[in-house]
Amino acid sequence: PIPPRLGVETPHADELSVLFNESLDKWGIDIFRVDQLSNQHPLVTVVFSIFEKRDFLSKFRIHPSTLVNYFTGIEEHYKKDNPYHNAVHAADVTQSTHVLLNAASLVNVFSDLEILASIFACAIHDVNHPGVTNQFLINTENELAIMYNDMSVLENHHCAVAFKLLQEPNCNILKHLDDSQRKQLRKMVIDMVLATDMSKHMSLLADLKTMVETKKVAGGCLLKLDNYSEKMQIMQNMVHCADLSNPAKPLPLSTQWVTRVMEEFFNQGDREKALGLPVSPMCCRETANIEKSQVSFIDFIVHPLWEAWTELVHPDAEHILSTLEQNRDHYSELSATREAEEQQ
Ligand SMILES: COc1ccc(/C=N/OC[C@H](O)CN2C[C@@H](C)O[C@@H](C)C2)cc1OC1CCCC1
Ligand SMILES: [Mg+2]
Ligand SMILES: [Zn+2]
Repeated sequence: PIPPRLGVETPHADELSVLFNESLDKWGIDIFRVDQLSNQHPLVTVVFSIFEKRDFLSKFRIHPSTLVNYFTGIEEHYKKDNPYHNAVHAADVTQSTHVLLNAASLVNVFSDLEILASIFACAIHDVNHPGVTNQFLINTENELAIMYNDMSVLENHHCAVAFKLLQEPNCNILKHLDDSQRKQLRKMVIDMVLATDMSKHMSLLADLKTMVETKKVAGGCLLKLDNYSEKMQIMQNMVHCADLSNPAKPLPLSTQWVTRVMEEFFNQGDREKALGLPVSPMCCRETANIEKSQVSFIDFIVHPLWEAWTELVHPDAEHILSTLEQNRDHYSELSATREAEEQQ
């Protein structure tokens, strides 16, 4: 059976293909609308459309139904009742990276295999996420923390689940890659997914800034990447940028992500309270200051990262950085008004 156009059965196929024709390559596509129009299969349809647009089905000899089978399996392993870490987030990060890869200064930097690895890594990067943080799994001695010895517990799990699913019948999208390509792709995907562990953020960013500085000083073309490690640093930061891109999206999208992530954090806080554990930062629904938390998240984590990325791919990400700065000021003003109201 040939799979449906766009990879999913939906009564809104025409509307969805119009949306993709207009915005699949654009920063700020309404991914929540993609979720609705795709009959709640946002990941399958985003991956299918990106693979078609990049001609990956023929380049890597992937049968359409194998692609649909595998990413339907992946999508089913994203927990639907996670407010944040669900298949819509995976689709969002995947489509965001697809856009970042199209930056003029990144043209001809990555091979097809490296691009395939990046898109694949995004699609699977949070698969089977339990809706709680690494710290929670460690504190509760969850079987996953025992399995992975408290080291990047979630990120190791996401990788393992994704590669195990490849072995299901009619799911091996890598079947027609040669052994060397498959080994390279597996290593690149693991390197990128493990780098989405937030505890790696500071070192990842420090290395990116060093590379940008040394490349600039050398006067050479910023993106002449000499070896695997330099190229992988760029790919890791690209996926990490996409993973932390919510505050850099148009405000109507960004606010929906804030609501979702706070609900997930508050659910964790409720569970910590019930277990008599200390409640994690920003996870207490009684005391959290949502706008203030977003301002510090942007000031200390998201803006420094996007500033470095914007310099690396100058001038292709300027509009993203300015959206981030506008959104930051919006949350800051909101937080000030809320504080003033609370004073009265
Ligand atoms: C749209 O807003 C967000 C979008 C993504 C994320 C992703 N966070 O990292 C995922 C992991 O859970 C790691 N965190 C656990 C948390 C308890 O501590 C963090 C320092 C690390 C956070 C967002 O806002 C957050 C920060 C400020 C208000 C809530
Ligand atoms: Mg993650
Ligand atoms: Zn993520």
